[in-house]
Amino acid sequence: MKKRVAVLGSTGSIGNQTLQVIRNLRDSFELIGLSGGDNLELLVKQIKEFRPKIVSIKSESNARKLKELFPDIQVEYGMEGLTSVACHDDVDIVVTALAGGIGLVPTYNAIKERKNIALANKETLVMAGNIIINEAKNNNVEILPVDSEHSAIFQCLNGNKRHQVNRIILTASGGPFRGLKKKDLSSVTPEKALKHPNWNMGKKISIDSATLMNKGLEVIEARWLFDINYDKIDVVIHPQSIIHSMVEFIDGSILAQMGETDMRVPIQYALTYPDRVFNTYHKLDLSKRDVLTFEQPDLETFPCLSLAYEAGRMGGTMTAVMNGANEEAVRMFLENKISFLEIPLVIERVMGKHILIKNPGISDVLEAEKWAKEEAYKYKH
Ligand SMILES: NC(=O)C1=CN([C@@H]2O[C@H](COP(=O)(O)OP(=O)(O)OC[C@H]3O[C@@H](n4cnc5c(N)ncnc54)[C@H](OP(=O)(O)O)[C@@H]3O)[C@@H](O)[C@H]2O)C=CC1
Ligand SMILES: CC(=O)[C@@H](O)[C@H](O)COP(=O)(O)O
Ligand SMILES: [Mn+2]
Repeated sequence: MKKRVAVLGSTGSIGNQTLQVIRNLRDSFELIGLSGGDNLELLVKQIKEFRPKIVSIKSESNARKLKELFPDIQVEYGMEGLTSVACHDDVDIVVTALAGGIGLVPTYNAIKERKNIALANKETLVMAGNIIINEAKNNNVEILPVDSEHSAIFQCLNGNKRHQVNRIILTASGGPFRGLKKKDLSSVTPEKALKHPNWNMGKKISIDSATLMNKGLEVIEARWLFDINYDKIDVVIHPQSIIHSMVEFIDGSILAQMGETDMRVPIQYALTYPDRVFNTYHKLDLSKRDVLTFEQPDLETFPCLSLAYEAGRMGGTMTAVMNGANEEAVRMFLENKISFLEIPLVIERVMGKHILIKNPGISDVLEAEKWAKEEAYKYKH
């Protein structure tokens, strides 16, 4: 029987690559739902190719245009539209490929409707990891990692006993500014920050990689996905991004998962799990890779990683606050309103003002995120 898929954020980097995977495995998957933000043209192309049952787009005006073009397809818009796509009766698994905190609510609602989740939107777990994981357990829902590091860890853990894990080692490329110091970074432009050395990704995650916040978000994502303490999650810089992450066991053995920098591989694994399926994607040839290197992260130059550990250890609403402040700071940096070095300053200031709620519900989390964005905005206004 075909697995029935909805893709939230189908017009983005992960969304597009998900559709490539599905296109290559048409006998195994049926596409039920798609969603886009501002890119109406691409969404129209995707609808023509895949003929989904339901689509959603960000604005009501674009939804009206889609309704005219596709009268036989259910068209929705806004946050409710995202939830309708994720929760459609015919959907078995939802690929969450939205960028940022907007991914939380539709993912939470999909879990309540017992949809399995192929999770790319790490911000969901950063904001509300405890709530999401408990809700998934209560509803017997699988959360399958798409993020390359977490897919690697998931694969390394497979067949091993959790209590025999000593630590998780997340690899980080170091981003486009690896090796530089604060004095070199005061006037870097968004264009330079967007140039990731190894991966071609959306804007928000590309800036997060440049500040090392992406790795901070991934530390928190790993804490919840693998139910492991922050003390047992390490980060190592591996500039080649060939080893996607590692797990060290109590006997000192380290298992690593390797591959080319191609997100279609972890996307495919999340969708076909527990099976592995043949594909024609370019395979890693280690004889053509002369060096794999490792170094410690430079926390003085890139303090976002430490801020994420701090927020994670504080728990409660602090991670949602950190995430909201970061999202707003990244937006202001991309609009040339603040400098690259101000991104961690904004986040630190907002975290410092927050009054923590220790055991938040979903509405506390959303309120904390909203507050954090407003506080971050005040930094320059
Ligand atoms: N790209 C990658 O290789 C990786 C990404 N991830 C994670 O996956 C997630 C997606 O990243 P990525 O694909 O790079 O991001 P992109 O920016 O490329 O794509 C984001 C998607 O979300 C849609 N979107 C954005 N805002 C809204 C909104 N308000 N309402 C409805 N839709 C919206 C966009 O629509 P539109 O474009 O039409 O405006 C687009 O489809 C992130 O959480 C990221 O951290 C994790 C590992 C690797
Ligand atoms: C492809 C992927 O999973 C990204 O999260 C990637 O890892 C970002 O690279 P950094 O290691 O530079 O954050
Ligand atoms: Mn990653």
